[in-house]
Amino acid sequence: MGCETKWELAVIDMSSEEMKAGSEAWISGCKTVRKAFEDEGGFVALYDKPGGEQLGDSFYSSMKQLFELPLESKQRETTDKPIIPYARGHPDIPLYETLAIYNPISKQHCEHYANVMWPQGNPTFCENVNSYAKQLVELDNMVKRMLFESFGVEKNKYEELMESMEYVVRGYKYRAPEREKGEGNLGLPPHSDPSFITILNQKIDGLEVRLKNGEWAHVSASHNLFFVMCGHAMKVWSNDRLRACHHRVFVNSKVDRYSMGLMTYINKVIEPEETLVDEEHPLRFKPFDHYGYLRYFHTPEAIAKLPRRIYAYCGI
Ligand SMILES: O=C(O)CCC(=O)C(=O)O
Ligand SMILES: [Fe+2]
Repeated sequence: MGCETKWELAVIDMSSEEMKAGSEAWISGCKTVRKAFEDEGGFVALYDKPGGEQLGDSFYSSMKQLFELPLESKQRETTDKPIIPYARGHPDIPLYETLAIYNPISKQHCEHYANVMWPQGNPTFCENVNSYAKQLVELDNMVKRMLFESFGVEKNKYEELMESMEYVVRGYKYRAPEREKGEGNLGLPPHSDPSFITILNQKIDGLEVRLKNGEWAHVSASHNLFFVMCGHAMKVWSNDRLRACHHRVFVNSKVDRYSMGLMTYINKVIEPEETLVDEEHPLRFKPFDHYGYLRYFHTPEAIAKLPRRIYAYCGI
């Protein structure tokens, strides 16, 4: 399934020594990030931090332990935020299972989550999730800063918006399809995310991204490769100048596929950035309540509006 296209997506070395704010590499990185978000809605970040491979391995071993818990545990309530905390068994996507941890950069929130799942607690789980999420949030913050800079938006506006950012880390498990029973290998159909930004990593490949020309590009799996993509909230912030990335997942392997995502949501009502509204780009969206949008996102009314949910929710 899929296509043979490789590396048609922009690849940016985000962990290189030269990638410091204001440097030549940074300035050229800002342009590449913006162009990638305008064209495909995302890019591949090479992010190779010391100890990163070990952090990734520990994170995935904790995720595996979490998915192995009984269904009754995984279905317990862990947050009152309108994120889907646990999902599996949808008839259209029988291979897919996901669990979400709200605010993983807080040790306290990780502990709360672990205590709900394991009444005796699980300090190793907390440490693994917390450390990995913190490293990814550094990458996330760099990308956001580069995007703001690429549009020449003032630093204080970036800082103000960053204060309202909330993070969710998601683990995914896709069981291998039962091919002998004729089961297909679609993990997740084409979609774009309701987040501000999503950063994905794959333990096993299967992620494909739709290019501007309509073809699908594979994204390779590695501990140091992260696919960074624009979600609906960033599309709104940019006044429709950036594209929410279309992506899908196949399970090509004979083993279960694990992947993870770090998503950001904005805990306040935002409006399109005023400097991105002009004669050529008239205002495209009304004030946008991100958590309100998440509540709306899976309603039958919203599903009926696919693939234009965001315009149905707050378009002008
Ligand atoms: O499993 C993956 O690699 C991607 C998951 C995804 O796109 C999503 O849940 O929105
Ligand atoms: Fe997605």
